[in-house]
Amino acid sequence: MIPIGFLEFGIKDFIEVFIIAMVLFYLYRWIRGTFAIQAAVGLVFIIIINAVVSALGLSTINFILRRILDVGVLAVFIIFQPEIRKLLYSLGQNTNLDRFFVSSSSESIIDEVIDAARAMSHSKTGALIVFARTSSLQDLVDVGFKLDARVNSELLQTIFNKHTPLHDGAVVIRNNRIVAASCYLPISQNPNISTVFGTRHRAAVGITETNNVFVLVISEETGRISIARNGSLTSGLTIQKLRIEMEETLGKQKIDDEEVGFSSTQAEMKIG
Ligand SMILES: Nc1ncnc2c1ncn2[C@@H]1O[C@H](COP(=O)(O)OP(=O)(O)OP(=O)(O)O)[C@@H](O)[C@H]1O
Repeated sequence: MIPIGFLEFGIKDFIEVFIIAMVLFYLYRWIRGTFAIQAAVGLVFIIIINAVVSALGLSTINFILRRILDVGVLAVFIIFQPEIRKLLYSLGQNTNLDRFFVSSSSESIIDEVIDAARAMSHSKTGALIVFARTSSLQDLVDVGFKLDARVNSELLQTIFNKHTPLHDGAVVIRNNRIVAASCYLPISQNPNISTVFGTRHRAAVGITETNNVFVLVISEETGRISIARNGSLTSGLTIQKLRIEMEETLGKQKIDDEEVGFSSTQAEMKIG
């Protein structure tokens, strides 16, 4: 024990301070750049004002602020609900338990999707394909157009053809089947996503922020291929790079290095 003034500071105190500091640091990193940071500053501000008011003996203001802080815990859960969901999702994901549950996507599904991506990238057909890994995405599927179809390049190209009724929104692939089209995804509020990306790309990032999914996006404007996962977007992928990413993420280990195909002229860039 090291005496600090009238306090005894031991190894247990040091460990506690260290853990709390780490939690606060990661919490700050977590909410940095989001709306939650302003809300957190607001809460800290009320706590400081309350301490000052209490020290000055201003009992009425102190009473009002205390009532506000009394509901603070509930308010924190309501205000930070998206961040808490994200945090729990990330904790669960970091355990890597999902590798025991992910059924490995068959080689043919990746081939079909790659084939469709190559064609849609060339023809500048906008597409948004969500691979539900351990997330069921049932709420999205329920409000989309339900299907139960084999993953097939021609079918994907037909769905996203802008002259067909189902082209708007996202296709969901779950358990190696196309389970829905025209699904609406939550839009990411991440301020780090460049303004060159519109709602299709923001929706791709949005769904990965709270779900264990892999998303493929083809830009209608540029034909650019992007992927989103874990709340970040990687844009300007070549077909070869897309295959590597899909094989790494969706289960298959063997990488075919002889793949030839569309090579994006855009440099690959990562956002988020
Ligand atoms: N929340 C959403 N969920 C699913 N699909 C969406 C969502 N928002 C937009 N989209 C799809 O994106 C299309 C509009 O894309 P927009 O041009 O705004 O985005 P973008 O990121 O610039 O994509 P692009 O490069 O293809 O133009 C819509 O027609 C719709 O198909």
